[in-house]
Amino acid sequence: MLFVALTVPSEGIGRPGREVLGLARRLADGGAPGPVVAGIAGPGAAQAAAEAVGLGADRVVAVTGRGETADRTLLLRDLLAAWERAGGNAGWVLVPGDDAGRELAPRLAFRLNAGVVTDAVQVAWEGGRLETRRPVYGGKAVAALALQGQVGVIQVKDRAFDAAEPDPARTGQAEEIPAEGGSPRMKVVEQVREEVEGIPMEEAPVVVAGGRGMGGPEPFQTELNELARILGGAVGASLAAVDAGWVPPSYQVGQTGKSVAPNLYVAVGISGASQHVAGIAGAKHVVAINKDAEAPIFRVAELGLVGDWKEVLPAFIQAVRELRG
Ligand SMILES: Cc1cc2nc3c(=O)[nH]c(=O)nc-3n(C[C@H](O)[C@H](O)[C@H](O)COP(=O)(O)OP(=O)(O)OC[C@H]3O[C@@H](n4cnc5c(N)ncnc54)[C@H](O)[C@@H]3O)c2cc1C
Repeated sequence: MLFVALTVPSEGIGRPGREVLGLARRLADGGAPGPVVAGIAGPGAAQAAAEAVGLGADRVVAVTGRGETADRTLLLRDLLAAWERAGGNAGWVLVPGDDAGRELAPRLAFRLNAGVVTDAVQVAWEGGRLETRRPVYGGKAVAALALQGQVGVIQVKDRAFDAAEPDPARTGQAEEIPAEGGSPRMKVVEQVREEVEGIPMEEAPVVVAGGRGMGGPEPFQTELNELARILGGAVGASLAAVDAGWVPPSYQVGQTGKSVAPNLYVAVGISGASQHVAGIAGAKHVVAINKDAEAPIFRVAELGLVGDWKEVLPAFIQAVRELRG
């Protein structure tokens, strides 16, 4: 069994959930022992059951009636109940790379007495077992790990896998079981939503990011912003630019910032430290502008421009403007 452990808010299954459902479906279609069972907890569980079938689940166990709760211990309890209901004595538990998934994966592994791989960027069915890969040493190396035993937990890295597309023609079996017991030991006292102008960086098809080489906050407001605007994208930054106070922390891309997977990532004045590059593993195309021909960013860039951004970027922006009409 490939058991996809989801906690679903009232808005429905989000991108991280669709990514892990897509992965589970591809694994099952590629020979991994199925079925794909979605165990769903959270306030959106009942409504998400049909959605999960359309996204690739053969069977759904939705634990309903818990309502809104910030207490992940209760959600953990619900996911374990869904696992039991699904017959859970053997199989792989696949967990999304969102906040809840990152917290719940090791806790699920502990409760199931299973091994756990976190931040998996590759999962494949090979030689009768699930082979996984995850970045280690801040993205400087990749570890290959295979889980031993009857049960294993794999939490996937956010944006490392293609999200499942809904197929209304898919059929599957869905059942609901009531959430049992427990009173919340945590409550949300305040929620602060970040205000974003334009497209959020994580959703943008193009990210134009600047680093320490920009030399100050102004180019983020002018050149980088303008290039992002023409390309229909968003502006990002390295930690060095954030630490310098040139842009807010929400702009940070990398290991301790955001992971992005745009079609195009333009890195300007960014050296390409492994911790930065860890956040753009999912980018389809990388273009780098840097005055140092030896900068490590050129190792990951498909197209590299060696030069001072002050000379290169205005011409680059002009050329893009002309191409875009
Ligand atoms: C635990 C840990 C976590 C980290 N997490 C992150 C993270 O999430 N994200 C992140 O970004 N970093 C992270 N870092 C920091 C990371 O190691 C680097 O220090 C940082 O990414 C460097 O930022 P930078 O490339 O902007 O600056 P630098 O490394 O200083 O590079 C600046 C680049 O700009 C070029 N340049 C200078 N002037 C110009 C010019 N006029 N025109 C063109 N190019 C020019 C230079 O040649 C140089 O390559 C982390 C570090 C640690 C230890």
